[in-house]
Amino acid sequence: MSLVGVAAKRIVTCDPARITKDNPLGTIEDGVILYDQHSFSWVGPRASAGANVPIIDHGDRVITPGLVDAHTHAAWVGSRHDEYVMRMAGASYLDIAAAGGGIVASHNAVMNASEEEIEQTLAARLKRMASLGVTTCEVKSGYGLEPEGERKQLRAIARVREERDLPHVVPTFLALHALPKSAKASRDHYVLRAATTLLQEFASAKLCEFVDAYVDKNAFTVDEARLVCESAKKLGLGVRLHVGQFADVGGAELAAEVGARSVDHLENVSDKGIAALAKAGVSAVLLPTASFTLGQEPPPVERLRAAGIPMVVASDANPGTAPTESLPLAMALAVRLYGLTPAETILGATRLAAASLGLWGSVPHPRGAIAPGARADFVVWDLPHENAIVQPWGSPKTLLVLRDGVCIGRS
Ligand SMILES: N=CN[C@@H](CCC(=O)O)C(=O)O
Repeated sequence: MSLVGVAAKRIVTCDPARITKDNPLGTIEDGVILYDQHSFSWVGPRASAGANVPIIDHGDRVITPGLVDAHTHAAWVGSRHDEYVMRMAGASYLDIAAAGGGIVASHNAVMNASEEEIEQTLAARLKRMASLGVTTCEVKSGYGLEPEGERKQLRAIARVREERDLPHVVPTFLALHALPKSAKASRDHYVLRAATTLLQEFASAKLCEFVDAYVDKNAFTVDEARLVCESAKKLGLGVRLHVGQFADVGGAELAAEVGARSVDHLENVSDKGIAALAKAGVSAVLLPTASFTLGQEPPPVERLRAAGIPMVVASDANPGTAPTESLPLAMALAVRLYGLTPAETILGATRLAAASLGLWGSVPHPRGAIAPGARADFVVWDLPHENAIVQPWGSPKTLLVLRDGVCIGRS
C-alpha cells in the first residue's frame, strides 16, 4: 500500500507518548503525518519528514484524530418532536412516558419499520456524523425491546458495520432499556430471557461487542442488571451501563463490581460510587446534550476529575433526550455547561472514548490517536486551532474526514 502524507500548522496527536503538562494533547507544530489505506506510519515535525512521499499541505489548519462517539442510540427511526414541545410546556420525562412517548414511542417506530429501513436510516445518519468528524461510533439497540425488535435493530447495525465508507461501528445490545407492555406482568422472565437466551444468541451471531442496561429509578434495578452483566462477562462481551441519569440507585458500585468499561450519564452518583469507579478503572461517559435537553444539573465533574476517572464525552444521539447527531455539539456543551477544559473534551471524544470501547491499549491497530501503527482515522478541520472545535458552531467545519486512510466525509 502506498504512503501519502499531509501537513498542517497544528497536528493534535492525543498520543500519550507525546503528552506533557505543557502540551496536554501532544500537539506537533508544523507537523506531517504519513499514512496508507490502513494506518499511520510516521508522525512528526515537517523538518524531520523524508522527502520521497507526496505531501498535501493544509496550511494554517489543525488536524486531530477522528472523533469517537462512545454512546449513541443512532439506530432509531421516526421523530419525537411532539414530545419536545410537551417537554418545553413543562412535561417531565415520566409525564411523557405516561403519555406513550419516550422510549416506548421509538419502540413502536422500530417495530413498524423493516430491517432495511433501519439500516438505511442508520447509514444516512452515520454519513452525516462522518461529515461532523466522527470516524468511530458506538451504536446501541434498545428500542426493539421485544426479541424480534432487538434482533432487527442489531442485524441492521451489523449490515451498516460492513460499509467501509462510514464510521467504524461498535455494536451494543442494550438488553434492559424499558419494559414493553407485553412484559408488564412477567418482569422477571423478561430480564432472565435478556440475560440468557437473547444474550447468547446475539453473542454467538457476533451481533454485539458490548451489553448495556439502564440502571435507574423507574428503569431497572442493580440486581436485574447484574444478571445481564454476569452473563455478558461469561460470553466475553464488554459491559457499559446507563447509571444515575435521574437517581443514584447503586449503578456505579455495580459497574465497578462487574468490571464495566463505562458508566454513562452519571448526573447522580455518591462519593462511594466514585471511589469504586476509580478503583476499578471504569470510564465515565458524559452526555451533556441529554442533561441540557432535560434541564438537569451537570454530573460532579470536579469529583470525577479529582478521583482520576477518565472522562469521555459522547453525543447520546437519540430522538428524545438528545435529539442530535452532533458529537461536536456535545463537546461544546461539555466545555460550556460541564466545565471540562477544551483539552479534556478533545481527549474525551478521541482516545479516551476509544479506550472505553476497547479500541485503545493493547490491541493490534488502535484507534483514537495519531500515532505510528494506529488506524489512520483523522480529521482536517477548516479551523486554525483545536480550541475552535469546542465552540458552538452549529455547522460542520471539517475539510476532510478519513477512516482507515480513506475519505468518508467532508462538510
Ligand atoms: N436513559 C435512557 N436512554 C436514553 C434515552 C432514550 C430515549 O429517550 O429515547 C438516554 O441515554 O438518554
